Amino acid sequence: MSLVEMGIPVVRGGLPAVDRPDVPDLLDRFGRTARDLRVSITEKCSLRCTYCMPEQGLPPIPRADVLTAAEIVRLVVLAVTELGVREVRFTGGEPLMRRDLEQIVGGCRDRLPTLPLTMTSNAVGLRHRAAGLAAAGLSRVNISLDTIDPAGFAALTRRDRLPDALAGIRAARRAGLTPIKVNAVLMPDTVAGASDLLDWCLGEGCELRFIEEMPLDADRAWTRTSMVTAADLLDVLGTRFALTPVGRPDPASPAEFWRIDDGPATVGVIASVTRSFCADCDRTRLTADGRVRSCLFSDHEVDLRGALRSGASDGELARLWRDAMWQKWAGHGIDAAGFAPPERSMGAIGG
Ligand SMILES: Nc1nc2c(ncn2[C@@H]2O[C@H](COP(=O)(O)OP(=O)(O)OP(=O)(O)O)[C@@H](O)[C@H]2O)c(=O)[nH]1
Ligand SMILES: C[S@@+](CC[C@H](N)C(=O)[O-])C[C@H]1O[C@@H](n2cnc3c(N)ncnc32)[C@H](O)[C@@H]1O
Ligand code: SF4
Ligand code: SF4
Repeated sequence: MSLVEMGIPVVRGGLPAVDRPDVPDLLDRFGRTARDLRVSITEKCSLRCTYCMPEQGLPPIPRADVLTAAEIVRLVVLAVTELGVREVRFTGGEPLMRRDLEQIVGGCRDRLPTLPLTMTSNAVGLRHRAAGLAAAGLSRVNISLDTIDPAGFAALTRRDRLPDALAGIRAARRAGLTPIKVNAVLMPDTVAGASDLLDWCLGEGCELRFIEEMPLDADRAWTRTSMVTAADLLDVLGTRFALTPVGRPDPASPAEFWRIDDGPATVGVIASVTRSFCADCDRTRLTADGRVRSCLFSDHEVDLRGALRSGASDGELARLWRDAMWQKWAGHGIDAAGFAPPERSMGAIGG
């Protein structure tokens, strides 16, 4: 098995950053500024969604290579205070797989009292931790839920855990981790149940967003011709709901919205492939092993963990981070000739 198949990253060199303007923010060569930091805190997960993970899970990152809670807090504080980041999201893998998640959230909250601090999670196990996470300072959660059909859920995630996920969503609502956004990746086997999922989310007071599948699955099964598009979804939903387009409220937000029947409820679609939002991208990422990644699809990564553990100052870490973002690509290029997916899959990058 090659390194690529195992999901192990190969760090490649990038362009020199000599022409980068000397400003604090995270700029790139295409005029974008990153304000949204997504921190992957683990590669481990309680589910095995076919569009993301291999059946056996990702190869474990050696424990010593994973950023500690204190290191994550230091880098988050640096990003916000020195680099212009305005929102931080914990992701993975599954963030709930870390027992010290409350410590990570609390550490960030102590230092950054007004920062929007969010998490993207599959909600399995959230039932027991939602109140503690809210108390630690988490602002809200986005939950991945692709179907409310138990058999469909078990087939797609390779785990029979739908009741746990639904209990987690309800616990999050009780704990005030709201508004809760539900993310559903569009897949051929579940799209027929899209209206049932929308009904369920409307009843539970969750904001549903459907997402086009991107070629970031560890199994490399994605094809452009077999993926379910936003247009396919709207055909399915249109048989039960009257949908009126209301556009994209925030240009940096990936979701476009449709009003349902007479409103006020809406449904969102994140058409990452057929209506890419890369031109307005405001994301920067930190992987669980401490590398800055400027784009989901670019394998160029800059190792902050090594620098941090060698005693680098905040100023030196900030410079490395800015240099990394200066290398950011224009976009994912999925429809370009010669496109190749990145070496790490979504769960190993941090979605
Ligand atoms: N193309 C692209 N898609 C992304 C990126 N990050 C996340 N996504 C997709 O967007 C979906 C929603 O992401 P979330 O983690 O819920 O975050 P968000 O939509 O940015 O967050 P909100 O601020 O709550 O709207 C994910 O499930 C991914 O499929 C990215 O950098 N690029
Ligand atoms: C990688 S997961 C990590 C956080 C958490 N485990 C979860 O599922 O919410 C983050 C997001 O990436 C999305 N995702 C994973 N693989 C994807 C793919 N191939 N295309 C589009 N979105 C994907 C998931 O649906 C989820 O919303
Ligand atoms: S999408 Fe999230 S829950 Fe599903 S396998 Fe990937 S990391 Fe796990
Ligand atoms: S694919 Fe890259 S450039 Fe496009 S939105 Fe995602 S991270 Fe940003």
